[in-house]
Amino acid sequence: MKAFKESILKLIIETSTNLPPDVRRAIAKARVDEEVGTRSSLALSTIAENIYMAETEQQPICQDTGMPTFEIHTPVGANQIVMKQAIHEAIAEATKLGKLRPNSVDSLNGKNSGNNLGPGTPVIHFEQWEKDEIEVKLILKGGGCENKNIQYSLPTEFEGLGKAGRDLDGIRKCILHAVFQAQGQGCSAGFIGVGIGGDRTTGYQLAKEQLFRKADDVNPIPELADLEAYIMEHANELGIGTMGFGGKVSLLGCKIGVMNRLPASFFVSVAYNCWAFRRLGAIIDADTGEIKNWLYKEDAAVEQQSAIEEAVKQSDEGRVVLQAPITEEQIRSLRVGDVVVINGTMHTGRDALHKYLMDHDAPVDLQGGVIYHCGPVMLKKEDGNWEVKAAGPTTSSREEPYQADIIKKFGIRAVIGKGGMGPKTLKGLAESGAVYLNAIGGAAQYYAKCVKNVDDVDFLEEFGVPEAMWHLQVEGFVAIVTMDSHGNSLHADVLDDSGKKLSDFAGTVFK
Ligand SMILES: O=C(O)C[C@H](O)C(=O)O
Ligand code: SF4
Repeated sequence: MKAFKESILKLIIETSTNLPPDVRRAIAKARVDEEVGTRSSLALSTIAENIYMAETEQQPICQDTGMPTFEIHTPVGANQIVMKQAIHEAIAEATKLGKLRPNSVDSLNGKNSGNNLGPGTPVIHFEQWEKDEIEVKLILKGGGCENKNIQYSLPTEFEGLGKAGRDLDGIRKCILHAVFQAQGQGCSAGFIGVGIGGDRTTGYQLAKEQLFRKADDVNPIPELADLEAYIMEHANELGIGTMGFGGKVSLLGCKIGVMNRLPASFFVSVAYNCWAFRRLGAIIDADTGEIKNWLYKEDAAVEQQSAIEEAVKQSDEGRVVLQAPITEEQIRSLRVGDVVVINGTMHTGRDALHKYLMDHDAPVDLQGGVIYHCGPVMLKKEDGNWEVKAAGPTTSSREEPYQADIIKKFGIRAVIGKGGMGPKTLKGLAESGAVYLNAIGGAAQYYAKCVKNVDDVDFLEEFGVPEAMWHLQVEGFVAIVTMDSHGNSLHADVLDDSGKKLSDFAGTVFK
């Protein structure tokens, strides 16, 4: 088993940087189905380019490398203690190499362990089997999509959809609602795993296990195969689109599993995974610890090169260039739907910083400035300077309680993130003369390339790498105005429209 740690390290790096063929196929199909020239198709092109960049440069597809979750089958009698130790070492090393972001945070004091190890991290499930080889499957599921998981208890009643009973049709309503409530915040278009039955814990476990199925397999249970097909067809009529920009593709895969339940309980648990569906596996020799073959890679990958060509072809025409610091006049001239290109300084800031800024001064002047909701992957170079390894946006809605006040207090003109913000921020944008820009979630390589220099960092010790305030020089950072300073919000519109469409599915389908 000498090579086991190296094999796990390879698996982690490959999972973080190279999407499997079935996922790529689903994204390639979405690009064909989505209307050319729309915001969603622009987002999909960026996503395809990002996938290509991550693979060729062996860097994380998304800056949130998620909760590493291992599902392992071992021969009877294999030493699981030794395996666990090797997995921990491989996780720490992958973090040091910048292939994983330090993602393990003490829930009481907010301290980041710095190496992805700590109580509860990583997640490792062992199971014995009769074979004499080891099977290791790994999923890296990010926090933004994890926040969009949802569990229903039947019977229930949904606004628009009506009553959902303890039957297949009730389950159908839960799943449609799960896609609706996620909107673009889990970096749609997404993949969902559904667990029917179990208790609150095993239901979610079953839902997550479904994510280990191939995106294009067929459910062996005929009723569930029908339900999966129905959901794939109709969830895509909700019009949520990529990143919640509105469009034809909202869901890339739906996998449903079932288990027994207690007479009193009927849970439908839904695990939502973003398009950056990082899931791989390997068969490992139990004597040597070497990888014998990869799982999920049996068929050829889809060529992503065309995305690059298309992105190069896209001209800058119609794009508004913003040089930070930005004036109020420039901001007031922007409208929802405008594509902007940002140059100059931007400051990262997310949960810890927003809370801090409410009752403290900022360490730098933020007048006319740009705040980027982002927790990057950073590596310190030998010369002491920092290098950005991955830097896509994080879900902005978490900052809703603070954002309007922070904009006003510091004179911020632009907030960049993903998934949109709520009515309080929309009002704040109008009052203060600021704008919300939606970057493409998960496009961490694409945006890392826009960073030309890391000027400085604040709160690194206190908040850890993802939550620190990084001061970045950027060039050519493309984002879309989705909330302007005139009271318009694309997110509110898409929520409204998709809510109306959801009501169209109230009638019984599965008797
Ligand atoms: O923590 C992050 O960087 C992002 C998170 O995965 C998100 O989707 O908001
Ligand atoms: S930022 Fe988006 S793509 Fe990345 S982990 Fe979060 S939900 Fe997934």
